[in-house]
Amino acid sequence: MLNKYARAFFTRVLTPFAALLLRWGVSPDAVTLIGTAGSVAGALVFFPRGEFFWGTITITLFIFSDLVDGNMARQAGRSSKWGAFLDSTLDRVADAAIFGGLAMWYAGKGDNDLLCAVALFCLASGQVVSYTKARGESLGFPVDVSGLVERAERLVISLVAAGVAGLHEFGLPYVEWLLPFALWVVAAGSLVTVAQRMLTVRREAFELEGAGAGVEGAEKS
Ligand SMILES: CCCCCCCC/C=C\CCCCCCCC(=O)OC[C@H](COP(=O)(O)OP(=O)(O)OC[C@H]1O[C@@H](n2ccc(N)nc2=O)[C@H](O)[C@@H]1O)OC(=O)CCCCCCC/C=C\CCCCCCCC
Ligand SMILES: O=P([O-])([O-])O[C@@H]1[C@@H](O)[C@H](O)[C@@H](O)[C@H](O)[C@@H]1O
Ligand SMILES: [Mg+2]
Ligand SMILES: [Mg+2]
Repeated sequence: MLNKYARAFFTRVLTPFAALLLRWGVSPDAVTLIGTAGSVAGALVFFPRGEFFWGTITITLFIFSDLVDGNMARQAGRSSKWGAFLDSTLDRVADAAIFGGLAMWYAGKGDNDLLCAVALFCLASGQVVSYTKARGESLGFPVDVSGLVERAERLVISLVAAGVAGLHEFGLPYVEWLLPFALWVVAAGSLVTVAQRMLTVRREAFELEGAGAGVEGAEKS
């Protein structure tokens, strides 16, 4: 949903910044790499210590690189399959660090086995959501579905909740529950999304096979 409705807005806002980086000679790949490194560092330095506010601010500053890298590539006419591969692969790394960092907090000082498991479920299910699309497309199916909770939703729900819950460190009362609530929402939403995508690929596979197209060649990939 965000990918559909918010992307145009962020493209407009970020285009001048992306153009400036290109003028400075920065490459889209460098932005992808630095953005991932910053997001991973923010998640793994701050979240395991329960410093959700500063973790969220750091991650937010770097994670927008994921919108800037593609913008730069398109402006420069340098969109490439390598760039698409690098972008998607490093998205998985950043996501693992974010939910892994939250799981580390609950496994340690946060001392809550159930929420640790929910955070790990968010990590794993988010990766499976992405895999369903990547594998379906590699087999030649359109995978014509986004689903309930795409990456942008997973991140916005989790980061807004973590950032506001983090204000508890500064004395704001009644906000700590937001993070656990968001983790449950992301976990449930990701599960639904996996099911939506699997059912879509199943339908597309039956339609293609019914039409005699088959996927024999693609199965080897
Ligand atoms: C301190 C600052 C606070 C700021 C607060 C701001 C609040 C913001 C609120 C909401 C944010 C909403 C974000 C919406 C995202 C829009 C939807 C979207 O586009 O999602 C997908 C994208 C990027 O996807 P992708 O990487 O696939 O697209 P690209 O455009 O990059 O194109 C890919 C193609 O480009 C080519 N290519 C790429 C790279 C490369 N090296 N070479 C290439 O050739 C190639 O062809 C590729 O195929 O974005 C995301 O998924 C990121 C989502 C960002 C989510 C932001 C989360 C932050 C939200 C809230 C933080 C709140 C902090 C609250 C603090 C509380 C304090 C009280
Ligand atoms: O499938 P999903 O994880 O919700 O969202 C995906 C991103 O995580 C991936 O990195 C990107 O390349 C895809 O175009 C898609 O946006
Ligand atoms: Mg990107
Ligand atoms: Mg990306």
